[in-house]
Amino acid sequence: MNAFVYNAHAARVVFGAGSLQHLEREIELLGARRALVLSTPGHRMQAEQVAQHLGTKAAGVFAGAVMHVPIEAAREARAEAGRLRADCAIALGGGSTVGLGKAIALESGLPIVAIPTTYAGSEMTPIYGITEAGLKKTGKDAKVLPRTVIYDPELSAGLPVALSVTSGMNAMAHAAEGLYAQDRNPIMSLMAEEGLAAMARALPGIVSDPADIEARSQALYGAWLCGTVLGNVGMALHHKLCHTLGGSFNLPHAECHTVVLPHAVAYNTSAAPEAMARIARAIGADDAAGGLYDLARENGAPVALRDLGMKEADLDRAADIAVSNPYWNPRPIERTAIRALLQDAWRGSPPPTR
Ligand SMILES: NC(=O)C1=CN([C@@H]2O[C@H](COP(=O)(O)OP(=O)(O)OC[C@H]3O[C@@H](n4cnc5c(N)ncnc54)[C@H](O)[C@@H]3O)[C@@H](O)[C@H]2O)C=CC1
Ligand SMILES: O=C(O)/C=C\C(=O)CC(=O)O
Repeated sequence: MNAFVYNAHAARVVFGAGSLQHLEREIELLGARRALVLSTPGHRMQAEQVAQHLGTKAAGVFAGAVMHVPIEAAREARAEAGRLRADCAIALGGGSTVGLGKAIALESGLPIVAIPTTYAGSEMTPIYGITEAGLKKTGKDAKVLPRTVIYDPELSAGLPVALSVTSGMNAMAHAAEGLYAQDRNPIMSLMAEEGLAAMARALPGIVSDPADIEARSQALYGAWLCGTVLGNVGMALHHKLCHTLGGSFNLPHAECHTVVLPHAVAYNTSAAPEAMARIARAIGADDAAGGLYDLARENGAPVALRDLGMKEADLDRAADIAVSNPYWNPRPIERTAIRALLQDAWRGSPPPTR
């Protein structure tokens, strides 16, 4: 076994159908009295219901979360938290809403209670992202890690099937890259394998019955484990490609992860054989990259960047950006091979066995 450093991040998790009922207790445990409830505009009604339920413990609702946290939204939310004298923020929603909570915490240190309704996994990481003047910057700060996470599968029962599948694949990408991360460790690898297996079990169940609470529970459990892996060990080529395609070409986050993952894994196949064996075992496939591609396609997810609005003419520029300041990767980053990977992903062909 290689030497490693294991640095646990503490977050309290309350898990199970109906666990939203414990929100007031969880706020009290944080010593907070005035919670600002955050959501996207589309989730405003649910956020208002939560605020109403909290009564005097709610300072108000800010329903302005936007994907990739534009600085303007972060400034507005920070000002609203100050104006309402909030001493805690509740992020009710997906990665965008959790991201907005993180932007508030980054400046003020306000504790965050996250109530995830997608499978992005952001609630388990100290990673934040803020977009300013068209450029997305990411960073790590322990202050932004939510203090409490409430996983209530009933809240994700209405997540559309298409987004459920792509969001689940977003979580799986964290675990897959965690298995070949430079700073991987045996504990995170266990979580990664279990997270991949839980998500691979959950997605077909959600597709056949979106209201299946057991499948929704498995998916949230998987998201928790995969998010924890992302929060503890490094990202590699796959995340770099997705941050390039999302940040510079505005491709939708979860869908982009879904399309790119099999190709990034194929790129790394020869350099990380043990990780590949663990990914394949977890998802019940013979081959990691091919198994991830089949999982996406069989569950109705997009497999081609061209179907997400990516222009073929932009692939050269995407390759240039992706190879500049690369994240550490088990296989050296070669521009020609990355350009070929992007072509395959654009076309939607099955990942080659490399
Ligand atoms: N910092 C980190 O560790 C991570 C950050 N992220 C960030 O999170 C963002 C993407 O988050 P996602 O969760 O993919 O999307 P999202 O939070 O933008 O949600 C997508 C859409 O689904 C809606 N929605 C959410 N939950 C729903 C539900 N249960 N029922 C019906 N509609 C629902 C939202 O209102 C929104 O319109 C990106 O900005 C990404 O960079 C993602 C993963 C990890
Ligand atoms: O790509 C991901 O799913 C992981 C990290 C981020 O999205 C970074 C962020 O913008 O918060």
